[in-house]
Amino acid sequence: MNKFEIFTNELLKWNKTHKLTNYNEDEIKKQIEDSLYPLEKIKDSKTAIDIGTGAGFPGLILAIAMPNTKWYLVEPLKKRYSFLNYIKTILNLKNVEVIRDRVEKANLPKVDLITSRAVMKTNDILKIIKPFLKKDSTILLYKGSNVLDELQDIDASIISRGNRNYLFIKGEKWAK
Ligand SMILES: C[S@@+](CC[C@H](N)C(=O)[O-])C[C@H]1O[C@@H](n2cnc3c(N)ncnc32)[C@H](O)[C@@H]1O
Repeated sequence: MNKFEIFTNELLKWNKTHKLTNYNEDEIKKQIEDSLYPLEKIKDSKTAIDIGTGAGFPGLILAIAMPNTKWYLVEPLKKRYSFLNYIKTILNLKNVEVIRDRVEKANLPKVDLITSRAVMKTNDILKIIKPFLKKDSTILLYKGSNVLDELQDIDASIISRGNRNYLFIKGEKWAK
């Protein structure tokens, strides 16, 4: 079994007792594909933060695929935090640190890459992450079909795939 298969089996197991997500096996596969789709564009980042990792998407999945990148996965909810730490341990993911906090309170370094899916509106994220941005950081937000409503005054490049829009924003304008 590869690491993604082990992750899938564990999430299905935890779902039975802890209801982390409603995803069945096929849906988990789709979330993994969604998480990994922008990989080619971000794979050279040395350090990364994922905000609101939940049951692992996209941060834990990207961390498995990017073993040379140090990932900080920020998730305040206890059950989700415990699951992420459990997967880190059983898959021996030495590049992962799981932080149980809200991102605005977390003690985090400046990083090359910040990712997030289904946590906050684009503007709110951009305000909160200022302390963790360098001028050349990349922000990658996984957005739905109405992404354009959130983009007034924000320069972004977008890769679309069905209803998914992968939004890339440069740190330059938003870094402190
Ligand atoms: C809708 S879930 C999305 C989870 C995952 N990113 C996904 O797409 O499946 C939102 C997650 O963000 C977390 N969250 C909400 N506010 C947050 C904050 N201020 N900082 C960090 N995480 C936050 C919640 O605990 C929750 O797990």
